[in-house]
Amino acid sequence: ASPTAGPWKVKKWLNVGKERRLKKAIADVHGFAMEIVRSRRQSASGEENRDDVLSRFVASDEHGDEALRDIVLSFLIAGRETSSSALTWFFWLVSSRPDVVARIADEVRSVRSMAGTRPGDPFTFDALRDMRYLHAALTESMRLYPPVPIDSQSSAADDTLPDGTHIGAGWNITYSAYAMGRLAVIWGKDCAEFKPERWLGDDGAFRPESPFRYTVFHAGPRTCLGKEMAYVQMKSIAASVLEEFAVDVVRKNAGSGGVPEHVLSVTLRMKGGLPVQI
Ligand code: HEM
Repeated sequence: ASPTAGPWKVKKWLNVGKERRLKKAIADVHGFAMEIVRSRRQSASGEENRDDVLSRFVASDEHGDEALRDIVLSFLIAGRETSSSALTWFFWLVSSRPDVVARIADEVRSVRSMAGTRPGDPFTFDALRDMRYLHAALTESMRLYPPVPIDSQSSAADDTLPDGTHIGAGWNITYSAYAMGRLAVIWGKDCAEFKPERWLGDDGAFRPESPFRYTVFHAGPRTCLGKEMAYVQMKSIAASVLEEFAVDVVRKNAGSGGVPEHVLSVTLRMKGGLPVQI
């Protein structure tokens, strides 16, 4: 319901209809997150020594239960659908690019042999850092299919953008990472092509782009706090899967122009998910 036009206030006051359902939904979500916090507190006070982000927050002893609950929620909301959206589109894109899959598998093999680990072993941070082609392929895939395709902010005070555009206090500003990722003025004539190489220098090193041009993780003071963690997760998963399995997309050309139908929510999802055969 529109927050500006009416009857919701009455419903909220009477606790009926959608407002009642919203209240219940918020309580369910809070309860779910609070359960996670309680179980970590228990493990922290017991023998069990868990080394995860939440356990570290608990151990720091600087946050009450409600603050921890909200940290859990922001990590789940900000970190889960985003990385999974990115991986879905990545696996779909590479399913028609055996050359890219082969290069990733080669890179993972060479990183394994340098580190002296075997398929199935976890990757160290150093090993993941050395996967520069995979880093480029994921970055390129998110350029075309950004997990947060549209993002909005509101201006706390009057402001002027670098190009002179006036922004008034309280205005809502929306930008589209999806549209920006497909602009020829930023990426060149081949902007519609999936080309991991565009991110690599002649020496094979990853060449980052300004976050104000590549806006997938937002830019400026409110930029994504989980970006590095997201790459660690996505690279571990993509590398582990592609080093050991062949992934066949079942309905490769479903949707218009051979591209799966987009589902737009806060994140960019794929209609029906991505059925694959392993
Ligand atoms: C591919 C994966 C990800 C993408 C594309 C992504 C993208 C974004 C974007 C666009 C924003 C700005 C949203 C806004 O305007 O408020 C954001 C904020 C944020 N992200 Fe991520 N994110 C990803 C993964 C993660 C992960 C794994 C975590 C944490 C575990 C995380 C934590 C956060 C947090 C805490 C913020 C809020 C920062 C602030 O407002 O100061 N993100 N992310």
